[in-house]
Amino acid sequence: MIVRQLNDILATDRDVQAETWTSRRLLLANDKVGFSLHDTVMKAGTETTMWYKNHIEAVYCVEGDGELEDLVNGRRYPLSPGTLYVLNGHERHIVRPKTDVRMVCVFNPPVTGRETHDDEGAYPLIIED
Ligand SMILES: CC(=O)NCC[C@H](N)C(=O)O
Repeated sequence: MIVRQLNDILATDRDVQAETWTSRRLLLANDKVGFSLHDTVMKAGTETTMWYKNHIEAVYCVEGDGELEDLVNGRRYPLSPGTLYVLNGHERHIVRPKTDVRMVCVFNPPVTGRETHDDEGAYPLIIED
């Protein structure tokens, strides 16, 4: 069994800062559970374009307000506590938080550690044995 506290990973290697978000990586590939799980805060007033070509991501909003745009079809969705979206078609998309938006993010295959977005908004595919 793995038991962890968010407080114990703050300011460690599992606490990853990017310009528009902070990702606290509670579970990573080396935990060997088949997915990674992140407590992520997207910063108020920013815009992030993402395209997870190598991963499926599920995102569950637990705090804050914002907007999600699916760039495949131009549809926009409000983001508020209780909203789930899953990029099961590797959809290119934009998140626009109005306030800080806190999300629980799950990646399959799991993220390995310090990944941040490349120029296209993707993470590289790194498979660990
Ligand atoms: C919602 C979202 O994808 N934000 C970008 C950060 C990423 N999900 C992460 O926590 O690694």
